[in-house]
Amino acid sequence: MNDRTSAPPPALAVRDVTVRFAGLTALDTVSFTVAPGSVHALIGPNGAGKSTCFNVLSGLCRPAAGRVLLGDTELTGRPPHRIAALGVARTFQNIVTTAGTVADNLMLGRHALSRAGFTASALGLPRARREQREHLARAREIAELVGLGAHFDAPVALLSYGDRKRVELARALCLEPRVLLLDEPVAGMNGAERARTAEVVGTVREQLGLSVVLVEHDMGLVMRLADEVTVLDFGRPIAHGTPDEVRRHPEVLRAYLGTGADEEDAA
Ligand SMILES: Nc1ncnc2c1ncn2[C@@H]1O[C@H](COP(=O)(O)OP(=O)(O)OP(=O)(O)O)[C@@H](O)[C@H]1O
Repeated sequence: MNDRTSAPPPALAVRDVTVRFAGLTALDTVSFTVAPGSVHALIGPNGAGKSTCFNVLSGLCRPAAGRVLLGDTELTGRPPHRIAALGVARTFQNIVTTAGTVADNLMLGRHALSRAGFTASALGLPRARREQREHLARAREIAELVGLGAHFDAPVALLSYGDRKRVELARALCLEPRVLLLDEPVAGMNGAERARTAEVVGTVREQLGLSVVLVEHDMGLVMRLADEVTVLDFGRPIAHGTPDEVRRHPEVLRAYLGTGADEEDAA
């Protein structure tokens, strides 16, 4: 069912990306590379341009200049569904749905991979039924991977906040991405839920061998999960490096002064 090869994902390269909103430069010639199979965190104070960068990577925002490449494949300017189909899936900061069961939400993620087509599915043709069964089985595996196996048939509205955020993660994984963009995966969670999600992200990365781009304000989580960190401030990259390197970087300390860059608030 997983159509992707088991080879490592291609590098995701952001090259000199600039985004302007009516005179405000939200991203100013930003470049960084997400190494195959790594967790790359994008951090910075409020308004630094992290969400804008995610929106460029996922196709919601077209840059005024610069390029985004997945291996040799140009992603710049492609619509979000094409970028998702090429292997870059994202989660959203705010939970997007409380409708349906966990299975329903995960099957929405599988829809993009469906080959049988709408008519064949609607007519219940054997090939379409078989494909549907295979998608459901894979969706269940993914639910189990993120710790939602026991809730597979439960309505999302009845789940805890942390579990609902993990439904969003599992939905993105159902696209079989090679690069997963996680937008504040632990926002609003309590300490136990944060620790659980950190563990799940580690498991997912290890077992599925994908690259992860993480935007997160929780520095404890970033320090724990990231292999590499890019720090943005006012739309400009001010530091790159390992978590240990960036936490001691004078520019980073200055940008975060008073906002607790050294906080280790994840469990
Ligand atoms: N659609 C838009 N129109 C105008 N300005 C925007 C738009 N989106 C973002 N901005 C501005 O661009 C800058 C970068 O915003 P962005 O949301 O990318 O920052 P961020 O680092 O994600 O912030 P936060 O941590 O608060 O989510 C900010 O000054 C913001 O006000």
